[in-house]
Amino acid sequence: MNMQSYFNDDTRRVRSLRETYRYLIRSAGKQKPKLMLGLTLMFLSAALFGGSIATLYPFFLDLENNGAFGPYPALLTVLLIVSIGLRVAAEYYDTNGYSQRAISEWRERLGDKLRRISLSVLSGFRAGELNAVLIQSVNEAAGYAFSLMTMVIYAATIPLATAFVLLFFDWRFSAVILVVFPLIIPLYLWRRKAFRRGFSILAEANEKLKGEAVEFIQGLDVLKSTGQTENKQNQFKRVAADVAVIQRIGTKKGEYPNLIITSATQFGFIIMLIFGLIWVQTGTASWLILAAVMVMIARVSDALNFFVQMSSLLEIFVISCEKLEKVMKLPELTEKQAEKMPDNYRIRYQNVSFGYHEQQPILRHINLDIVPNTVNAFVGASGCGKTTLLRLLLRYADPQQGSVSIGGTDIRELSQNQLMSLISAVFQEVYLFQDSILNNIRMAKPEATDEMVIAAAEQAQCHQFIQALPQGYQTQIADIGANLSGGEKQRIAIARAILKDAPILILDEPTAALDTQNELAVQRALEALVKNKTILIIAHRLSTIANADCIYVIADGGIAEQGCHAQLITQNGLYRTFWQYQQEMNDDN
Ligand SMILES: Nc1ncnc2c1ncn2[C@@H]1O[C@H](COP(=O)(O)OP(=O)(O)OP(=O)(O)O)[C@@H](O)[C@H]1O
Repeated sequence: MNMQSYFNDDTRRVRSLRETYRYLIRSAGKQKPKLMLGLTLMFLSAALFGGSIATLYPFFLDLENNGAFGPYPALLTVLLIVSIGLRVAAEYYDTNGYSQRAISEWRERLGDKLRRISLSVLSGFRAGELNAVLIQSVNEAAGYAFSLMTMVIYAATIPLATAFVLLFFDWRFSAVILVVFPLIIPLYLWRRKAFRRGFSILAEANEKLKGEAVEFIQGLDVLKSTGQTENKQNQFKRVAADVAVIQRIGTKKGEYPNLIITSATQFGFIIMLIFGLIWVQTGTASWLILAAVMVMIARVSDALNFFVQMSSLLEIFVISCEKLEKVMKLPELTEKQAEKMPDNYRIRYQNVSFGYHEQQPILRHINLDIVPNTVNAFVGASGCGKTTLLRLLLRYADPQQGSVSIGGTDIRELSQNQLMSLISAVFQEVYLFQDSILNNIRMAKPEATDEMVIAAAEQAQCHQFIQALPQGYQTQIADIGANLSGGEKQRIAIARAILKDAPILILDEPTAALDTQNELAVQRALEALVKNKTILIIAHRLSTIANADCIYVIADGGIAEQGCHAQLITQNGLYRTFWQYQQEMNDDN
């Protein structure tokens, strides 16, 4: 929990406007052509709006000189209607769900990416960090892009278009707009820096708060039993109070620059008024014209003020895009597609060395030769690397040295699907998806019929307890998830493995956390599963693997001993010590 966030470095650098623009375009992904079309329509709408308000000048001039409305009210109305029409058309990007499509494409891309990242890389992330990227960052990046660009286009185009059209009638007013209003650009850039810093600090504090919250909730049982609830609660309160303080300071700090920039636009308004009054005084402009120009300036200021108020969203957007970019740049496991699948299931580890962090090897120079259709058990002290060793076969990560092969094919030559079709795994922790029980089992073999799923559940000793649930196999995990016992979840995992019927089976302490009754049921389920398969099993209780064809004792990153129970017990080694220790424990009980 004290790990540094993967994303925190480099989060305080303000991105240039060009980089920000590139993020905006990239965040639309495949929807980019639609986004560009929407933005072009928005630009035309803003230009026509700016132009239409500029026609107030000749309209008022006509009124003053000729005492008649002339053609300008009609022109103004037409331009306004077309501008509104274009804006409505441009909004199709959001209303037709293109930003939603961009969001879901990003999630797909990230999901695909995460699938290809090794576990050793993923373990560098803090709890909940990737979750936040998939949900919040994607929403902010792909969901905000169109609205943000619309805001920028309006703020830039309306003043320019107004000044441009005004140029044809009175260059002096046009010049004041072009000189005074761009002055907010340096102010805005100064404010961006403050915002960027503020948001980064807030994001870090929020992440810490999330981490504390997850730890507090997940660890509530332990905290209660150790009487530490109050301590942890106080720690949680302290972090929450820090976030509140940062938020308060951030709001306050953001308010001042906001006020200054908003005042700058008001200031522009006053400068225009002063110049206008001078020109009225000197007889080079009339009151009516001044009134028309002030109406225009009010509209121009509105667009700029809106931009100033909302531009902090641009920083949130950039921070989210940076997170997406970082995840997309993570190194991937190479993925190939073998032309021919292995025709036997002999598993070989050749000179395998691996560590989650390269400088801390967990396994060193491991050599294993596992004969098909045999039961192979892995034992050793907690943390010696048993799970890691078997995870290498699932390609949770690639070894830094050496190779793992099945039937003579290096597993790096197989695609993920090819490899997974050869292996089933049952771990101590069983994850059930928010779906029906039926589909939770079927996911092991999506094409399986209901009857096949039920047959697998029967063999896995699940059928009885599933039928007793309110909607039987259609019961949703969301409705009963917490009510399933560890043993019941294990049996669902075994049903999955039975249904999948892969030739290689990994069992990582499937009965370790179960009571005797559940253990017996799971043992019976396992008996149905293990026939005619190559089994790799991790077990703490040696009595459960005494019949294995080969037992490997892992210690100090290597295979310290190997052989069947009878052979190992005659050696005066680690296995014999473990065995005697467990026998004594059993006798004491
Ligand atoms: N995802 C990970 N990232 C970093 N280190 C890890 C990761 N998973 C395990 N480790 C570390 O690698 C070492 C070996 O862990 P592993 O789970 O393989 O041991 P084990 O023998 O299966 O332990 P146990 O019997 O307690 O389950 C431990 O020191 C563990 O802390």
